[in-house]
Amino acid sequence: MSDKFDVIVIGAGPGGYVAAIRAAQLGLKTACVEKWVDEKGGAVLGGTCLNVGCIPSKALLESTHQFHNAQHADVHGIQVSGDVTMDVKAMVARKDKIVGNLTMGVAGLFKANGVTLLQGMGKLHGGKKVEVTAADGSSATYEAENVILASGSVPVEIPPAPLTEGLILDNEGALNIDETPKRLGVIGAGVIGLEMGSVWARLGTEVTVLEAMDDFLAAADKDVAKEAAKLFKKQNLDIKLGARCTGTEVIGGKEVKVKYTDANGDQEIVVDKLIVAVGRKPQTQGLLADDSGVNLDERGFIFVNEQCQTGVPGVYAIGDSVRGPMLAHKASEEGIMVADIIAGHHAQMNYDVIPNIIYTHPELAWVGKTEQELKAEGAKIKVGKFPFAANGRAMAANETDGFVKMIACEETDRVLGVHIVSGIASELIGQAAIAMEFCSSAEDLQMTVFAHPTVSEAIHEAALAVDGHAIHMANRKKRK
Ligand SMILES: NC(=O)c1ccc[n+]([C@@H]2O[C@H](COP(=O)([O-])OP(=O)(O)OC[C@H]3O[C@@H](n4cnc5c(N)ncnc54)[C@H](O)[C@@H]3O)[C@@H](O)[C@H]2O)c1
Repeated sequence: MSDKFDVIVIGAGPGGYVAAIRAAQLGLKTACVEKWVDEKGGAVLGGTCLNVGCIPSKALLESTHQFHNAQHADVHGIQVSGDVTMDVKAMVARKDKIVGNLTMGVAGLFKANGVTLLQGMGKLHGGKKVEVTAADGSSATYEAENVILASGSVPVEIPPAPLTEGLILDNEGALNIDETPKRLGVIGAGVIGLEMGSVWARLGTEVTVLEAMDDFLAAADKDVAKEAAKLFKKQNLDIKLGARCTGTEVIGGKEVKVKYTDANGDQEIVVDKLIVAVGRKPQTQGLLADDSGVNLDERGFIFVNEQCQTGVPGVYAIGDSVRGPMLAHKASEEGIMVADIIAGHHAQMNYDVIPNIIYTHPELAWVGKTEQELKAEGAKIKVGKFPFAANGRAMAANETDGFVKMIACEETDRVLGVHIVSGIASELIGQAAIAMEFCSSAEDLQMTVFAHPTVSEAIHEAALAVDGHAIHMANRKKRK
């Protein structure tokens, strides 16, 4: 194998593998370095997202949602004789099969596109040389015209709750719990905490979530956070705000005492499993040799500009290891942008229109700015909100919780943010993202024909409501 490439990508997660495929499609001789190996020594492709993140968590969320629906099928007149039961081991095995198929799929795509896979830990040296050290310690050095660093992130660990096999778990361990715990503790009411808490609450586990901040879902629009808090309470997710974990103690090797402080002083709970989900940090350990020339910022992220260029010409960084939201789709889009730039195309990414989704039920999704952010900026805005309780298709689907909230500029009518709580918010938000990418006004959406009966009509109605013209509800606003 020749040791010179046009592009070497370090990391085969959703940032790295997408960048490698795009670069190869554009005719560039491309290699992708991945250190993750399975128990047989085979390369594990797809990174956190495919293996221990987005995909496996969605498999568990889907299985437990189906279980919940089966338990409540009587709303449709369906009678289930006997108890509906869940075989947790079968659920976990199904999840593993989906993950296996997808990671094999990435290997197939590398082959089909002519991407060379280099197995081992990649380290960038000066002169765009990449040293790859295999699991057996052997190493080889390759040269590239361009290097894309896509090393991802790792979970933050906190001293009061050190990971303990089978008891105190990070996101990876949380995905492999193979029997329903009676009591589950979760530290952090963020994305992972809420998603994994939902999985087990649906199976009957008593779930307590400890959140250090006083505000619930501080990054979300306040209307979304308020609605979500109300609905999660009904789902037996006990979310304690202003509750900071101060220590843990494993009792008898089978349960965990979790100590925390809140407004009332020192507290404790005892749980069978504890999931720590307090955020992630960039993974850069061992990635950069002293002479690489690449700098980190004050928070440990690889320092890049808007086009993901580091300070070294021809060296780029993308995904969780650089500034911006830690989201797979953001990483993939950065990968495509960088591959295009390397191939000499004009490319840029719109960081203002990146959808955020929390896959609870209902799902919480938003794109653009919140009402609070816009007001803090002094923007003049108009807001339209439409509830699913007034949408016929949502009623037919027994999915009447939630709403669509649209925010537009008072002066230009441009849509600035869309916030959705819905059983299928993750799918609906794509419509808002497309509209915003094309700089849509609320009027553009008002004049668009939405099919009836669909849940999407709530987007149309929210756009109409921006000007007090919603049809299927009484408008609070004065019509112009
Ligand atoms: N659906 C998705 O898009 C998805 C799913 C999973 C993960 N992710 C990404 O993975 C990353 C990690 O997710 P996450 O849920 O771990 O992080 P997060 O940042 O979403 O939430 C962590 C929460 O933990 C709280 N916290 C921190 N220290 C605490 C302490 N000592 N005691 C109690 N609470 C504490 C924080 O205030 C915060 O609310 C996020 O960046 C997220 O975007 C995304």
